[in-house]
Amino acid sequence: MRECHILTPDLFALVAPLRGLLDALLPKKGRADVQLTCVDQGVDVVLAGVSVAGLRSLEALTTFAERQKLARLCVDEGLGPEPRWEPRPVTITLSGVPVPFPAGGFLQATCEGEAALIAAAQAAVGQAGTIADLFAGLGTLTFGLGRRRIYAAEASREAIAGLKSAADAAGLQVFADHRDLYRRPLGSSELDRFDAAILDPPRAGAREQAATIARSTLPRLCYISCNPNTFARDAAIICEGGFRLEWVRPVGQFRWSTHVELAACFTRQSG
Ligand SMILES: C[S@@+](CC[C@H](N)C(=O)[O-])C[C@H]1O[C@@H](n2cnc3c(N)ncnc32)[C@H](O)[C@@H]1O
Repeated sequence: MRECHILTPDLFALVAPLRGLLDALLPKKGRADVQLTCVDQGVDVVLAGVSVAGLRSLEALTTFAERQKLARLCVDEGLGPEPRWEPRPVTITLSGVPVPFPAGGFLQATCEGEAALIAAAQAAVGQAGTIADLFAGLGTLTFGLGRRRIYAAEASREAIAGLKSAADAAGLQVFADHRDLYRRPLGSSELDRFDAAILDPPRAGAREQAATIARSTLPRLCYISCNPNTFARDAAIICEGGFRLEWVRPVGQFRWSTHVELAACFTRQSG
């Protein structure tokens, strides 16, 4: 890869140096996976499929991290990413709130896509004061909604712990819940307490959660999806429960690919 129109320049600048590092760490024709993320302190790197055995490899790794001024360098040798270099705690700032960033954590693919999705979520929930953010991740949408009462549910322990500590430090009214929404979706009586909900599931969608939303009295729903097929399946369940699909906004954040993200607004029909 000599040229890339998708990667940001800071990430692309690391491609050639990384090739040199991997030459030193891998056997001939070996392969590794590299994950790069732009964070507040610079670039966060996760290497998987390499084995860092012996002083030489360790020195190659730390020299690389220091020279490239990395924010963090983790190696995943099969048991999850382990930091080998992290001069300062790594954070990602979401709508002005610095959130501890776990290695390999989920973020929207681009800043522009993130901004478009936050704007859509704001438009869909309107003036709602008490909101459930379901599949909240590190809080991209939670923090994008400003100072409201928010219940945020997420299955990744590290992500929800980061969201909670960031919300507490910023003095926000956020209740963070470590919860598997496939096994334990919010029940309809739990949902009835909210003025609006946001649903932002993985590609598999949220069939179980859509079913309880359909049975609730929730007045407004924002559904963000990276898979139009599972979105269509869940939207049908939601509409059968008395919601109306007000609008759908496609967000093309996966540039030069056929993937498309979307944001949709549902409101419950009264009477
Ligand atoms: C598409 S991401 C959205 C995250 C966040 N809303 C954002 O915009 O950054 C989906 C999130 O669902 C979480 N997730 C996956 N399976 C889950 C489950 N069974 N219950 C709750 N959360 C889950 C993932 O960890 C991930 O953070």
